Amino acid sequence: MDISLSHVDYRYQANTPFERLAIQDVSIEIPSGTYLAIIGHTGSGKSTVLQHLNALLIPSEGTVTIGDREIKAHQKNKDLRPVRQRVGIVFQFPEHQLFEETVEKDIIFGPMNFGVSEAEAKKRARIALKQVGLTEEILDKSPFDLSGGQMRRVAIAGVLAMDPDVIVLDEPTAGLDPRGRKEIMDMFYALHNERKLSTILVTHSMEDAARYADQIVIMQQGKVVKKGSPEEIFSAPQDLMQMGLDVPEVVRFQLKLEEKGNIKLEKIFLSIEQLSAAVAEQLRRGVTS
Ligand SMILES: Nc1ncnc2c1ncn2[C@@H]1O[C@H](COP(=O)(O)OP(=O)(O)OP(=O)(O)O)[C@@H](O)[C@H]1O
Repeated sequence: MDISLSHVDYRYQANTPFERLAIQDVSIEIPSGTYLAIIGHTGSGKSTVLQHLNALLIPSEGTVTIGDREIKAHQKNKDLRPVRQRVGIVFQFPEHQLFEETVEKDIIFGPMNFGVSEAEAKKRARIALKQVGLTEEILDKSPFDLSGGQMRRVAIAGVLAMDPDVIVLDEPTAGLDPRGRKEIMDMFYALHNERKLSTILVTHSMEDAARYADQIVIMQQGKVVKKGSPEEIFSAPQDLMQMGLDVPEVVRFQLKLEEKGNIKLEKIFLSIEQLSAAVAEQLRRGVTS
């Protein structure tokens, strides 16, 4: 399912003395099957964009298109439930939303809330549990008897059990240790690859964006200031530095030249020191040796 934002503005508390223009003239295209990362400092508008992707927020100006639904400012946007069902959002610290007595009840809550039968929801719960790397013995346990990492996986399974076409991840690894972070990110990448699940990752980590995404959008003060493939974005690390982005972490990024008729860039991981000015220049010009 394709999603796009076209010239979207969003104002919190519109028409009050507290009105705040959070995003301005944001246009982003997310064709079906894309892995898109949205990066930016705190307050740059990432979460506001994210909430437009499944119509939790309705634009103040502009149009959001989700599959065949157009959601616009100044019109009645009726019955958005089917849209919300197709775009699953994993919010920050999703385990805080666990509340049922057992893992199984927590996972089936979402699908049943959207009208899926109990039998089907239970079937999906088992599939989702496997997808997040947990086994069925856990189904009868209380979510509160699990480790933090397991709780997060259960919460993610609850979103996957909705069988979404698109999954939106808001800092999904916040608070996890490096190993846990990698496991979760690799898991989402596998889902993206195997199920061709469109994935939208909101992150502060340039490294994760470089490693996993096909497309990167950089936001600053409510606006999209740069977008492109990781190769395009990281070919000019100076621009990122000027934006105050954490380049040493960011550009532990790798570029390898691969000969296949024409030469293609492939992501590998190098340190910034290795990304010499000469290579950066070649990449900028699309020239290879
Ligand atoms: N409910 C709200 N009411 C008023 N202003 C808000 C509200 N939510 C966010 N804002 C403001 O909108 C702007 C964009 O916020 P947003 O949460 O989208 O940024 P963000 O990039 O997701 O930040 P973070 O990385 O901290 O999550 C900020 O200036 C923020 O203060």
